[in-house]
Amino acid sequence: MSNAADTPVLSARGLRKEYGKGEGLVRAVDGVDLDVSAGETVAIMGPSGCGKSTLLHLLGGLDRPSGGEVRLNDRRIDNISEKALARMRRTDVSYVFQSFHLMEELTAVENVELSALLAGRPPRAARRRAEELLKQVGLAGRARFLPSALSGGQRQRVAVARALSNEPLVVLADEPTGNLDSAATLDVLQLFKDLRDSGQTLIMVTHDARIAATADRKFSMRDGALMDETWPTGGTTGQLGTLVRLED
Ligand SMILES: Nc1ncnc2c1ncn2[C@@H]1O[C@H](COP(=O)(O)OP(=O)(O)OP(=O)(O)O)[C@@H](O)[C@H]1O
Repeated sequence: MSNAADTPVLSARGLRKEYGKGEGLVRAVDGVDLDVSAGETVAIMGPSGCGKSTLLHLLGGLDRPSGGEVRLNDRRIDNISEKALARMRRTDVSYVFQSFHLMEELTAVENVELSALLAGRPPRAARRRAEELLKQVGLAGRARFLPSALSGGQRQRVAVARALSNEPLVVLADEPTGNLDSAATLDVLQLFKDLRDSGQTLIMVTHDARIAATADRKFSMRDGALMDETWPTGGTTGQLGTLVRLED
């Protein structure tokens, strides 16, 4: 599946994002070109403030660029209507954030099924998929727990299950282990290896070299520009549904 000749699932051309003006102008993303193929996992590393989160937001349609193009499955998403963008965010891309962003008043299984429901799945199918995904991330026994009753690592595993529940084209992860202790980091690290092996297209921003090492390709970012450090590689991809079970 990781084939440079494929039409990329996600691509960017001349992507720019500027904040402020005059002497206060910040070029957060400064002319990024990127092609990500189906099944590829990509890691972006770089110093604080170099533009990693801004780039991820532009790639996932959470923010609009100042210039350049973003294409998802060969369709421009940088200039589409707010309504089309909102639909695309519900169905085609998913996010895993450093601070989890779970709904605190919903149980683990409700958090996971919600994004499947928003993507248009019927309620029973959404619940079935949510339960299956929680099992795959090793949290079958915690499905009815509120996030406040889960550890940081367990919350992030719920967030990863949620990110998969709408079967997105691309998962975008922003510092997925940034808030975790080392034991929880190892659990989430295993989960990201499983994601890679399952053939899920994934772009992650991380300071953690161990997480970056799970990716097929690594980029480093400096002052808004992206440098490919590992091209070409042979990515390991497989079939969806092969997530290895973690212990509860
Ligand atoms: N809303 C905003 N308004 C003004 N400047 C911003 C805004 N968002 C980001 N920036 C600036 O853009 C640059 C890139 O920020 P970004 O958050 O993308 O960096 P980062 O590489 O993700 O940093 P970190 O690793 O610390 O999270 C920084 O100089 C930041 O101050």
